[in-house]
Amino acid sequence: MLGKGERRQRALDALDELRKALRLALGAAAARRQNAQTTKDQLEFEQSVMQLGLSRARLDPHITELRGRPALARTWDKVIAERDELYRGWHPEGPGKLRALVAQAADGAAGLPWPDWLGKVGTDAGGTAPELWRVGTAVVEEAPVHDEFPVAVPLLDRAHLRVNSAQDGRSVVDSLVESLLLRVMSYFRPGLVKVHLWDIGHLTGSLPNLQPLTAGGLLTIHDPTRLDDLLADMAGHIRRVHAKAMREGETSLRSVCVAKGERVEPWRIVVLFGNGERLPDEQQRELQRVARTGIDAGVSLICVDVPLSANSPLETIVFTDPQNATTSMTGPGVRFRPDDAPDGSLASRAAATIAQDLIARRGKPRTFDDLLPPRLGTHSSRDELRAPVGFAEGVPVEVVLGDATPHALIAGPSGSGKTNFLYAMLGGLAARYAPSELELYLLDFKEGVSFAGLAPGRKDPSWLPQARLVGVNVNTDREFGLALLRFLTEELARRADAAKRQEVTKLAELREADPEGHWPRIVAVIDEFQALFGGRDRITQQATVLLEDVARRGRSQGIHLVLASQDIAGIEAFWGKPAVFEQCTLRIAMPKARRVLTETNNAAFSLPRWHAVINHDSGVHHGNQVAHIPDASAKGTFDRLQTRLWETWQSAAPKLFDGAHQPLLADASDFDEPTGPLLGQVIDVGCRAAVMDIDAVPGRNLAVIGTATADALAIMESITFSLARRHPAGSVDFSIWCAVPALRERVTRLAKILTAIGHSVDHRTDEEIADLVPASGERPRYILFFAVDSAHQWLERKQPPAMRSKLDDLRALLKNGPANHVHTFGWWRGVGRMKETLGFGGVDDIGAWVALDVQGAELNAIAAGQIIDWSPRPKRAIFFDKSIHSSPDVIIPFDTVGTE
Ligand SMILES: Nc1ncnc2c1ncn2[C@@H]1O[C@H](COP(=O)(O)OP(=O)(O)OP(=O)(O)O)[C@@H](O)[C@H]1O
Repeated sequence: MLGKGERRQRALDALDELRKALRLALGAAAARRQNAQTTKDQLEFEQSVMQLGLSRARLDPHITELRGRPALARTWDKVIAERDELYRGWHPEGPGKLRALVAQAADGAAGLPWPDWLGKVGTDAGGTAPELWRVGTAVVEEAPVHDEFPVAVPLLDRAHLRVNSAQDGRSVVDSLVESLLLRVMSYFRPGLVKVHLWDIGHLTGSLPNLQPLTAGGLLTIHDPTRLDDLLADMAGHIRRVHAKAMREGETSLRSVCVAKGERVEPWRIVVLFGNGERLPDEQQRELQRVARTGIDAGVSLICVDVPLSANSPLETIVFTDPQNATTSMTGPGVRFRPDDAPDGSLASRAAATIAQDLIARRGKPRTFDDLLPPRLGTHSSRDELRAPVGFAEGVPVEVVLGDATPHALIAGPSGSGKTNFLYAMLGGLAARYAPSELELYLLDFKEGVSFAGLAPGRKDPSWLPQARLVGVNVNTDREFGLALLRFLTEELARRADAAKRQEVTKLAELREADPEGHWPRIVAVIDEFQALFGGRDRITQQATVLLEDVARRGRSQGIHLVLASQDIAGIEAFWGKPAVFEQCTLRIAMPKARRVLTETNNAAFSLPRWHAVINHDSGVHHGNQVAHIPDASAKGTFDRLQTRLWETWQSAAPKLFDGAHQPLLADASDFDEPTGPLLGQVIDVGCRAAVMDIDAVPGRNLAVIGTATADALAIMESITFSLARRHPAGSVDFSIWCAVPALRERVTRLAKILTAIGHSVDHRTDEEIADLVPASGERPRYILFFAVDSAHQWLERKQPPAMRSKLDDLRALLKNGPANHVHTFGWWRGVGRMKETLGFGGVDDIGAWVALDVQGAELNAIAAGQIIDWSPRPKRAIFFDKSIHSSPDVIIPFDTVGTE
């Protein structure tokens, strides 16, 4: 067996020999020129003969006339004699050598006559492609002995082909192209070669016998008016293939495939039928670019009557009449005839057989499980995150979050499959990257619980190990989105600091410099993120600034945003400040998505159901990859993967924030060992409780303000239960005062619980309340004073002789108590009523407050000069502690049921 290199060399040598012989024969006149300086006529004559070629010169009337002159007749005879001499030297060996060469370089369907292979399905895996593909036969014109030899052209991975038809000779060219394509398609296992067909004159009708190939996606027919799109698709494809080859450490797709022994990415043959005229400038440039870069990416062009210059390997076949042509393979003076093509019905049946084989072998449609790797969690996120999300004709289509595409924007109308897409993507990523490589923060502003299953639930105790935070039903709690962004900017700062210390700039370098550190990539998914910008308020303002910051700096620190929305167009905040939009270079368009791709890129409109356009080039056309997204929401898909992952990796459960439910006090982690009174859960990434500081310093009293009784009671009870838990029974005293009959039952129950625990309780429901307690005692005392304003009737009574009211005593208690560990937690049903109780200057003794259904403007007076921006909403409150806050925290009162 000859080595591939050797075989190729022999092929080249034999071709060279043929070319040399012909050149010499035809160029004999040139050789004679030096010796024939004597007559200018002879020189010109020889030149003319050389330019025309012998056979044409013989028919040329002017040459014939010149040959009548004796001097030139001698020159003519000499040219013929020299040519004959040289040809005789080549003839006995040459044709035979060429036959052997073609037999070797074009094996099987690449070179044999069609009856030997047509209708059979190829089996070659495509590690390498034949060097040559037979197209016809040739004879040397004017040769003394007419010896035919086969002509074959290089194509896949080697060259492009240009064919120029003769007038009225299109059908011959069509047959030639059709036969060539059939050879290629029949050589390999179906699916390894894809043909794109564009005909300037027709939408359908060209190469009719190959139409059955469209069924398997092996042939794509392009709109005659959309050559731009086809060229852009190819340019995008070439770029992606180059990037893929580079990742494998190779320079061309061919070397990747040779190394693997199989074709990892189908060849593309782009067949363009033109009308002989140059394409418009822009298209011509794009075509030349595809020609220049395509070969290494497995893209070959067959240009029929489309001018194309040779800036890359290019062979030509130029028809001089409908049957005869010259070719760049054989040079001038050699007449080429295309092989006879098979009968149309045979060709079309063969095409159908190839397509059916592919369809049969693809088997069932690809599913969610096909997105998963054979082994879980083996990938490193050092340089990027990469996972398939769908399939294009059975071939996986990936998304990449990395330096070039740090963030993603996903758009599609309701029901178009955005959430499903997110699940497909999260599944692909979670199956590849272990929790030490990837952390997920998932937020859904939609009403509903789309991500809830990723956190442990009542029905399914499993969770997604990579998930750190799951936020559902956040539609009314925009602060939670803000909190997530704030958390991400803090993490950014932490990473930037660490990078600075290590004197590096990127996550990949940081991981190298600090191999022991925990530096996973973070992906924050925000579904319906436009809700963040849902008002002309402080939250929108802050969200815009934070989102911009994360988008800009996240790239180098491995923090990636995945933003999904029904309507990108509607996000006003974007249009003034395009930074976020521009940083999202990965664009995903679901069917009928608007604005997410560039304005001239309409791919989303014609997208079938359950498909998406995946575009890593900011939405420009050449970045389009259309993929079918498998169902990742049905039972047995993502949920099953989650269980597997959960069983594989030990990881803490993600925090779950569910805006539709009040968190249970008993479940709050801060309730295990309270450090002070718990007021509610802060709307924050940590899902921590708001805990008030109760040092023995002045002002450490708390006011709960508002008429929302259930919420007020919940807060007062949370305070009581957490304090009761904080201190051993008997080490503190409680005062539980409530003068409102309607609340008596509930408050009495609270007192009873405290007593049952073993605490001493001073429980009062009537005018005894006015007797108050001393501002200091043996043990710390917590006074829970419900509806203070309702006790005013008794507090305001003035006592003779000093005529001092109990209200004055209460003010003194608030003023002096805290320094002696006597703290009051009072509930007032309005700001005005509270001020009445406190009197002039008394507000200072209330160091912290929780406001319920009270407008922000009313609270400014008690907020140490801060402007409070708060519109009340059910089951939410704000907590402001003058000693620590510059703006209040939004909190959710705990559900205290079952706490006892
Ligand atoms: N690729 C798919 N294959 C099969 N079914 C799908 C696919 N994508 C989505 N579906 C189904 O379509 C329905 C809507 O999908 P999904 O919830 O993902 O849409 P959406 O764009 O997020 O809509 P919305 O914004 O209204 O929630 C779901 O019932 C889902 O199971």
